[in-house]
Amino acid sequence: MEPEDYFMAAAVLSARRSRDPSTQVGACIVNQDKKVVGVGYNKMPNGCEDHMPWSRSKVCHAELNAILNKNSADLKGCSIYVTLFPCNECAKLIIQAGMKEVIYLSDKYNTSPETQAAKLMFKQAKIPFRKFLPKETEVVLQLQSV
Ligand SMILES: Nc1nc(=O)n([C@H]2C[C@H](O)[C@@H](COP(=O)(O)O)O2)cc1CO
Ligand SMILES: [Zn+2]
Repeated sequence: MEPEDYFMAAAVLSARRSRDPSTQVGACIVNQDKKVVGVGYNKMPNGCEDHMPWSRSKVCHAELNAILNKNSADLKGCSIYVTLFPCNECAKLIIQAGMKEVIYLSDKYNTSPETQAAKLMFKQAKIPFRKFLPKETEVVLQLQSV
């Protein structure tokens, strides 16, 4: 499997864990040695899952969780693979963490102010973003031993 397909597949698989009924988002952070150093998906803050109805404003975004889950000292020079283009809040985190590029699958909220602001910030911070172009468009997982 191509490394980039693997990284985006890891983001897609992570998104499967999200309990958001409408939009499941995944993120996978990769360092300059092509090692995965953090993954995450959108979820309620820990311990708050059962106490509130699903509410967009209270959710921790996939990118935030991937950053907080990091298993390296810092994220300088890392790439982030995301299944949905980052919002303005996550763009700030990505910029401040010193990441070098953003690779996204979907840009379905392209016209929203949050996405527009994120793109503006990435441009100003000179962090390139590009749409992911898979080598393989489908990954089949078999979880049963034969
Ligand atoms: N980049 C993102 N990462 C995320 O984790 N999210 C999360 C927040 C919500 O849980 C959900 C969006 O819900 P909706 O607006 O499509 O019903 O995805 C959203 C975006 C979009 O900016
Ligand atoms: Zn966000």
